[in-house]
Amino acid sequence: MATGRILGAVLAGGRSSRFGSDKALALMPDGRTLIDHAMAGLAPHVAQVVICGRAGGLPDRPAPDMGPLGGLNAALHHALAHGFDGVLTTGCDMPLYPADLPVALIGEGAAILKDQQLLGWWPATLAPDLDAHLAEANNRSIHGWLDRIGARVVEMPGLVLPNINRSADLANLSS
Ligand SMILES: Nc1nc2c(ncn2[C@@H]2O[C@H](COP(=O)(O)OP(=O)(O)OP(=O)(O)O)[C@@H](O)[C@H]2O)c(=O)[nH]1
Repeated sequence: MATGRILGAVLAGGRSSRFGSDKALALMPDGRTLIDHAMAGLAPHVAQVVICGRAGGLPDRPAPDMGPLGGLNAALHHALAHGFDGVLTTGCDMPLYPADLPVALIGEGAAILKDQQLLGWWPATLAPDLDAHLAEANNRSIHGWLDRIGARVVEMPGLVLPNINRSADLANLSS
């Protein structure tokens, strides 16, 4: 699938409560922010990178504070409205994006990397399904959404990816 028809989305809302401050702006050992790393990881694989769920980016849909699915829904609607086939997602707390992941994920239906549900591929046509899912009470869980759409799970054995939830996770990267 051509890069020109793929949107990249960095899910970047939430409370960073375990980290203790806005983790998107936390500095990596090279002096760049986590969110800069997340954007740079997606950029070679997509035509445009959007940020979902923070000031200056796309507002979550249908409302803020619904968790990462609100950010994904904003990205899916942007994709649908602007002629993208689908969306590759990552989190602002995931500084590494595997270069061979898009080829493994992109296909007919949605797909995620095993144990990393925010590293996914989501066809734009899923937007109405996610609207419906989020309109149902207590349906913010990603597992429920993955079950609903029958997402494929891709395995990349031996791949270990940092996920920054606490300040110690960042400190471990430098050591
Ligand atoms: N757009 C959007 N992204 C979110 C939202 N909640 C979490 N995220 C993103 O999803 C990823 C995983 O978030 P978590 O670490 O589970 O949650 P968090 O609220 O950021 O952090 P904690 O408060 O420590 O749980 C991160 O990249 C977050 O920025 C949300 O409501 N909207």
